[in-house]
Amino acid sequence: MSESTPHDAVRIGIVSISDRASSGIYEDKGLPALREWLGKALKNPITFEERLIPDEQATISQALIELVDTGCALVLTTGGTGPAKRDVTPEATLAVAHKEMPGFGEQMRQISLAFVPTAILSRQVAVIRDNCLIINLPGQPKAIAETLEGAKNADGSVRVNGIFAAVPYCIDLIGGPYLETNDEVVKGWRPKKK
Ligand SMILES: Nc1ncnc2c1ncn2[C@@H]1O[C@H](COP(=O)(O)OP(=O)(O)OP(=O)(O)O)[C@@H](O)[C@H]1O
Ligand SMILES: Nc1nc2c(c(=O)[nH]1)N[C@H]1C(S)=C(S)[C@@H](COP(=O)(O)O)O[C@H]1N2
Repeated sequence: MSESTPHDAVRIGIVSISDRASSGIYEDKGLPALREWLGKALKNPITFEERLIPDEQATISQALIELVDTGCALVLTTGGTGPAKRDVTPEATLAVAHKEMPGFGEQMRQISLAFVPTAILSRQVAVIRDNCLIINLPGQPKAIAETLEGAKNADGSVRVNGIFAAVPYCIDLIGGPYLETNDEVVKGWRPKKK
């Protein structure tokens, strides 16, 4: 680590999965929301690898494999986690998994209940493939900040922890770069060294 770059560089894959946004029927708001939130939450310099793709299982799995192979330490997807026929993001993600990380999905559904009663309709999963953590987020663009950051009280104190609090330490454990968060957005948590 040099003095001019005090934080590790990180490559992050962001994947927006939407039939309508990928075919131009509506403007994609997923990739901009992911870029914006990660840019303010992390102190690390980020290189984004972006994909805007339809809800096709093989296309999604292929995109995830490519992003892992290009050296992404983290891949976030948005969209396609619900119960509708075309929603296949969790299946595509599990198909490329080396390990499942069920705690992320469990916590995201808990967090989302603080925002919408339909939170339980998201089948979102998180997995490890090689040295990369892949996490599904729901497709509503506002769900990106909600699940990553959690819910705050009016005075700014944390009501429900966002899942991103656990991401830096998870990436430590799989041999990735040392991620540092801007604590006013989300506070990454690591156990004290013994
Ligand atoms: N990439 C996106 N950009 C903007 N809005 C989105 C995007 N993805 C989803 N949304 C919004 O969130 C809603 C729920 O997302 P979901 O992933 O279930 O999409 P969908 O209804 O299956 O349709 P599509 O795949 O064509 O976006 C959408 O109906 C749309 O209003
Ligand atoms: N935080 C948050 N989670 C949410 C939502 C939301 O608006 N905010 N929408 C819910 C709804 S309405 C659905 S159908 C599921 C699945 O959404 P997806 O198919 O867009 O991924 O996510 C749920 N989880």
